[in-house]
Amino acid sequence: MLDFATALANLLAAARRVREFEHLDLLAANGRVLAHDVISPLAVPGFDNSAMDGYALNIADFNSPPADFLLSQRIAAGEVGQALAVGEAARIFTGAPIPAGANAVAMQEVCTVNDGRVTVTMLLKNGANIRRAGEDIAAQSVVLTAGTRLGAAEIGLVASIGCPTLPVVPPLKVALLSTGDELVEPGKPLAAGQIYNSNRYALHTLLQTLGCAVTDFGIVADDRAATIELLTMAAEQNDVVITSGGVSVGEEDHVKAAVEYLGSLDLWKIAMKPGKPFAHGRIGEADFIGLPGNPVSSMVTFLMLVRPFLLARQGVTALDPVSLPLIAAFDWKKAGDRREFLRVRLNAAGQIELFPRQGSGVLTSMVWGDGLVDLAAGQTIIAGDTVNYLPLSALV
Ligand SMILES: Nc1nc2c(c(=O)[nH]1)N[C@H]1C(S)=C(S)[C@@H](COP(=O)(O)OP(=O)(O)OC[C@H]3O[C@@H](n4cnc5c(N)ncnc54)[C@H](O)[C@@H]3O)O[C@H]1N2
Ligand code: MOO
Repeated sequence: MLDFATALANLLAAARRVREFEHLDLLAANGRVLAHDVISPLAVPGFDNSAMDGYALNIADFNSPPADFLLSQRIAAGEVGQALAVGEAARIFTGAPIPAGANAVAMQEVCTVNDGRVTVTMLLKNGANIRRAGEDIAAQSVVLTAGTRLGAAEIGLVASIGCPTLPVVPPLKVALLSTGDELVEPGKPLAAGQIYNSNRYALHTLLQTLGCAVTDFGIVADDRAATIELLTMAAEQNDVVITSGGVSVGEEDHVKAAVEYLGSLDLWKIAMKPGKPFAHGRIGEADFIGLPGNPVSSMVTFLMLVRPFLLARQGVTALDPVSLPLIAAFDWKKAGDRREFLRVRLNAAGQIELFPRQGSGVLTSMVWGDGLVDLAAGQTIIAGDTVNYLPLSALV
C-alpha cells in the first residue's frame, strides 16, 4: 500500500495538462479554468471619482470649519464637470469624476446648503472621499493568472476591465461507469440482495460541479468481456474514465484486470481510510481512475484525489484543500494504520463533532457532516486536541 501523500503526488505528476483553449462569453465561463493570464488594458477606476454624495472642494480654501463655498455646478455620475475656481464647490454624486481644482469631497451629512452656497462643518484631509484612478487595478497589470477557477468575483472583475470574453480550458470529457451486478437504478424495484446505484449519482454530481462533460455509461455487468468492451469504448471517447467498484480483491472485481489487459495501472491501493482500493492507470490516451465501491469511500477518494487530479489536468495550481486547525469535541482512541478522513461537523461553539457511524457504507455521514478531519496514520484524539478540519464546502 502506498501512503496517501505519495499517491497524491504521483497522481498529480501524472496529470497531463490540457493545452487547448476556447474563448467564451463571460456568462458562459462560470466554473471554467482560465487558460491564459488576463492583463488589464485600462486602470480601474479610470478617473478620480467621488466615494460619496456630497460636495467637491479644495481644502486650501478653508482654514477651520465651518467654511463656506459658492456652489458652482452639479456633477452626476457619468458627467464631467468644469474646473473649480477659488472658493467654489461642486455638488457631486457617488462615482462622478472629481473636477479639476478639487482635492476632497465633503459628504452631504456634514454640509448645509443655503441660497446657492454650501457650508462645510468638518475639516477634511487632502483626498478625503476620493477614489483614486487605478486604486483597484493599474493599467497593464495582470488581474488573473492562468489556472484560476472562474466564479462570480473573477467574472465581475473581467467585466470591469471591459473584456467581453475569456480564454478557458475546454471541459474535460469524463466517462463514468458503475460496476456491480447488485446495482439497480433508482425508480426501479429492488429484488432480494440488490441495492440502488448511489455512486453514479454522487459522482456524476461531483463531476458536474467541477465543470466536466460527463458521459454516463450506467451499470457495467460483473463480467470480464463486458467490462473490457465498455472500458475500450469509454477510453476512446473521453479524457478520463472513472469507474466505481470492482477494484478490490474479489473474483467479481473485473475492472483491475481489464485495465491491465487494455493498458496499464500505475497506482493501486492507498493507505487511506475510507478508500483503500483506489486505482490509477492509462487506457490508450485516456486516464483510468478506479474508485472503491463503498459510497463514502468513492466520495472521499474523489474529493481527496480525483478532484485535484482533474483540476491539475486543467492547469489549476491551487489544489490543496483548505485545512483549519480546530478543537475536537470528541475522542478517537483507535489509532489506524492508514491516513483517515473522518466525517465531522462544526458545532455552535466552533468545535468539531464526530458522526457516530464512520463506516464506509454510511452515506448519511456525508450529509450530516460539513467537513473531514484529516488524521495521520497512528494518530489518536482526546477532546480538546487541535485537529485538521477540511471543510467540504471548499472541496468543490
Ligand atoms: N478481502 C478483502 N475484501 C475487501 C477489501 C480488502 O482489502 N480485502 N477491501 C474492502 C474495502 S475497504 C472496500 S472500499 C471494498 C471496495 O471494493 P470494490 O471497490 O471492489 O467495490 P465493490 O466490492 O464492488 O463494492 C463495495 C461495496 O460498495 C457497494 N457499491 C458498489 N458500487 C456501488 C454503487 N454504485 N452504489 C452504491 N453502492 C455501491 C457494493 O454493493 C459493496 O457493498 O472492498 C472491501 N472488501
Ligand atoms: O477502504 Mo474501504 O474504502 O474503507 O471501505
